Amino acid sequence: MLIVKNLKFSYKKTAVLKNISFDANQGENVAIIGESGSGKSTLLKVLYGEYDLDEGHIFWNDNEILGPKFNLVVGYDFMKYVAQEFDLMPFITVEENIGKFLSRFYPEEKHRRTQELIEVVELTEFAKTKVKTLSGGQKQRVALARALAKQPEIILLDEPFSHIDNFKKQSLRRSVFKYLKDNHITCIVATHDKEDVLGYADQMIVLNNNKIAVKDTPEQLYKHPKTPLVASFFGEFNVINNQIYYAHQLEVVNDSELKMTVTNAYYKGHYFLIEAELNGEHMFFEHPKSLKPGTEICLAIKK
Ligand SMILES: Nc1ncnc2c1ncn2[C@@H]1O[C@H](COP(=O)(O)OP(=O)(O)OP(=O)(O)O)[C@@H](O)[C@H]1O
Repeated sequence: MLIVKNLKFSYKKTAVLKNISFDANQGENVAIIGESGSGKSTLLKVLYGEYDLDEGHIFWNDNEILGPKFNLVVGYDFMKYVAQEFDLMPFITVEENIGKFLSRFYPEEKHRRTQELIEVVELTEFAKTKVKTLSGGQKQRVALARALAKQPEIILLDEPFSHIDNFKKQSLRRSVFKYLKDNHITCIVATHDKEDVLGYADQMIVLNNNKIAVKDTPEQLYKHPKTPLVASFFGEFNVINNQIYYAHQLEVVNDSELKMTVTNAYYKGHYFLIEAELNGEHMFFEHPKSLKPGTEICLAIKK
């Protein structure tokens, strides 16, 4: 179990992280979200033991995670960290990179394990390719597989699918998160992408102003977003009478007090996102058809 108690950290004088406390059970998936600069990457690095804390403690079971003041070599065997920049060995192949840290004394096991991980990150056809010739997204997948090679108990992932194209992203995400769950590996993932969270995370932590703004299951935070920051992570939203409503919760009706003028319509596949205006205030709602700018409409909250 990961226990983070009252963590405070600053690079220089001002704190980047304050009062951070949370737990994660073995096998749990915890998503860290927040705006750019809110401290997500810093939190992962601090959890990894890359920096010394100003205050607080981090434990993985009975081990306290300590920074460079206390450890000559950063990191622990039970924990792996996949950064946004991945430092791979460019002149050897994908499978050699992944197998690099596996024991040479058990060649069959090493081969089996390497192949298994290559399949998890869907790189089978590139197994014999030198890493230097791979695309950014392919390198990111090698870095993920390499971090999993020695079966960590906990893995810290910083934007793990940010370089992966949309064609691959969905299946890769399912494959990696399923592998982590099946193997009871605790996963702390920093992300901007709600698709990395919904359907996978057991807990979601929202960082804002150097602190944890909220912490709950993705379902609770999606259904009851208490702040615009949380709602904006999930999609377009509106604030009506101090309540937050997503675009799909509004509909066009024949008559209502919410009379607006359409300003834009955006094609979204199975619906259009319509932007409408009233006295300079903009609202967004989903509609099955496009609406012409200038169309007068009445909106209501769906029952
Ligand atoms: N090595 C560093 N030295 C000093 N300040 C830093 C360093 N790294 C990050 N910061 C600052 O710490 C704050 C948090 O940065 P961090 O990279 O953790 O944010 P983030 O939420 O991961 O952002 P992003 O989503 O853009 O990756 C920012 O204000 C950043 O400028």
